[in-house]
Amino acid sequence: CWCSAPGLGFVVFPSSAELGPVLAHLVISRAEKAIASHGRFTLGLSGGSLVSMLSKELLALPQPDCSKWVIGFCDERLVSFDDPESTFGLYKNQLFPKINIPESGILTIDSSLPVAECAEDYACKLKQVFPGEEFPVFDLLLLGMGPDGHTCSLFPGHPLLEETKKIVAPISDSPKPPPQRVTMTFPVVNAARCVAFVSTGGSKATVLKEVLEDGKASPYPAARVAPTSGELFWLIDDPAAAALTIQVERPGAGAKL
Ligand SMILES: O=C1O[C@H](COP(=O)(O)O)[C@@H](O)[C@H](O)[C@H]1O
Repeated sequence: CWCSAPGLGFVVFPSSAELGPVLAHLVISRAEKAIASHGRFTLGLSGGSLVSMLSKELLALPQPDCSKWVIGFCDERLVSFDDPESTFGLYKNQLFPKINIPESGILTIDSSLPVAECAEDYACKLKQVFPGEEFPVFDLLLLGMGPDGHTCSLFPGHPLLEETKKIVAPISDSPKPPPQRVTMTFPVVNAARCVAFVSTGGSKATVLKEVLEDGKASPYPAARVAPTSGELFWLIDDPAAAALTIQVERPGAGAKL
């Protein structure tokens, strides 16, 4: 591994074209590791720009055996699955039917429920899949960060940032549409064995500098992601990294995490 600090990496690529394959290899390598150690791979997906990049890059690799994969959503918008804002809907169009993951391995929200019940129902689904764990421990969570520093559906200044008990929370006043969503909380995010942020594009540059260089002193939700005992990677492209002054890794072609 070319990372200087084991388990923590700020990794910068010229563009999404170089970042994408490394992301896909990270997913496959953590899947192999998880299945070898405890018989299944639990993966939490985010929406936004991640969907098309991850779908394209995973499908470009030799087909993994996904029969032991369990996929959840780090956050989800409360809209029907055929709405273009539905994160599950997007993965259903772009990825899921093309990999051999059983339908029972995909943990979706019930979008017909009111938002508070939807969050409870989704929390119950997670608890069934992670019995006996106070907070589910995912093998890998893939996160995005908005230009306002939000991650999952945890927005700057929102009371949900302080949630310590629930594993999934409802939000009905999301500043980014659609307003009704459900989201994993920080205790779940920070319990994961590995968290990887994917952050691309110049609109993220200013906030990314504050998140990575000021850490917890920064007001941005993304800065609160610090897995208790897991790995944390930031996969960034050059436009997003433009303002950074900290030391970053710039891997060559074919690098793997
Ligand atoms: O609304 C959302 O935004 C974030 C960030 O999306 P991006 O397009 O700026 O990468 C995403 O991670 C989250 O899942 C989504 O609901």
